[in-house]
Amino acid sequence: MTRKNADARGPRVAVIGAGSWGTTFGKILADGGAQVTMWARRPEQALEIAEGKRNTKYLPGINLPRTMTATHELSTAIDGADQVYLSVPSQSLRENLKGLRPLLENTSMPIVSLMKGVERASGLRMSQVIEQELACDPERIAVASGPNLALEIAREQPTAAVIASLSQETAETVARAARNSYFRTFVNTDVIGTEFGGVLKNLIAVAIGIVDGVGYGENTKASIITRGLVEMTDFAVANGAQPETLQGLAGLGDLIATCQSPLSRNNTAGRLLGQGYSYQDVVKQMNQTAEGLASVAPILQLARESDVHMPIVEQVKMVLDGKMNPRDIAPHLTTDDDTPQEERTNHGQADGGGALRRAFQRAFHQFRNGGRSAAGD
Ligand SMILES: NC(=O)C1=CN([C@@H]2O[C@H](COP(=O)(O)OP(=O)(O)OC[C@H]3O[C@@H](n4cnc5c(N)ncnc54)[C@H](OP(=O)(O)O)[C@@H]3O)[C@@H](O)[C@H]2O)C=CC1
Ligand SMILES: O=C(CO)COP(=O)(O)O
Repeated sequence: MTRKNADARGPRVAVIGAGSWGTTFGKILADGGAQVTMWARRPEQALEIAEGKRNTKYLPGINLPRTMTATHELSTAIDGADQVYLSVPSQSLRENLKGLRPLLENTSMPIVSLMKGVERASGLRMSQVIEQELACDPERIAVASGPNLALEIAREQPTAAVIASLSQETAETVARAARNSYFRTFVNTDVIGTEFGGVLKNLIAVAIGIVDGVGYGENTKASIITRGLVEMTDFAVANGAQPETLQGLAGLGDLIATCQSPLSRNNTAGRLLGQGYSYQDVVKQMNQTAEGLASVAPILQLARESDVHMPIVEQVKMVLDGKMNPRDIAPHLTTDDDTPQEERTNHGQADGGGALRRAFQRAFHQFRNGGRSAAGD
């Protein structure tokens, strides 16, 4: 069911996953001149995109570019592609990569993750799962992140994002394809920070949803967002990120967008929890992917392993487990310690450089272990 991308002149790209973000990213690429083929797992959805230029389930009211085409066959999507973008729910990435592996063998094209989750069973970031399953050069892998609520971008509202890759060249190649008049991409080489920014802001957005659902106001939310950014930065740096990445689009930028918007599925899931629905009820009610729900447990496991305190995320977990009344989430914003704490916002300085020191220690141990770390980097 492939149609010709007659008017497009740019690179040929395959986008795997035709939900709200995959389809929106396909539109970004097509509007930037790329020849886009979407892969949807349901034939009827591929047909609707290819023939009707619509994706009514995920992007109601949006007309897709006429150059965009779609298929439900992976081999057709990948055939002739110069770049491939992955946008399936994080927990399904590994199984999807098994189908892609033979099609990507003997190619050198960039592989781009659009996803914002970690694998529940392993705690691995999506770029790590890609590297493992495809056994490919990590310099081919890029990740895209930032304040990118799909429906706003599909409506062509001006937005910025960041593309990260260990290879500056790969990041720039992808950024050149993924930009147009309403979508601006920056580049960096901090894959860890860029990915963790996207994962961690989801968890803080669930917390914000919870306090919204309970009915608390702006002070509570601003407090959680501010302390949440410190928590995100501590965690990400302890796991190998550059602190400045968390101050950028993939950290603070995405945190603001996701915590503020009713379009956010993580925020929505939190709101339902705050209104008293159980975790099981929330999962039943969500008909789109809320990555934060599956990421809480593996992130807390990694936090324990890297000696990072995440009181807000801990509380989200307790609400999810039915062990904390959502109304109690706010008074425990930092810790139960009675001793007043210094407010520390600049990472690793006011605490005597504790987290930074731990990061150096880990780097030292990694060096001694021949480059291996617990997180598999
Ligand atoms: N939406 C957004 O604003 C943004 C989302 N992201 C990230 O993008 C990723 C994808 O999310 P998003 O597009 O929003 O999710 P959606 O819920 O909108 O869509 C999910 C898509 O994945 C498909 N799918 C579900 N299960 C599987 C599976 N087992 N194998 C293959 N395909 C499957 C669905 O197909 P079907 O319809 O057949 O069920 C659907 O096409 C997530 O990691 C998310 O965090 C990042 C930035 C912005
Ligand atoms: O990542 C997003 C915005 O940048 C989308 O957030 P949600 O997955 O919560 O909808």
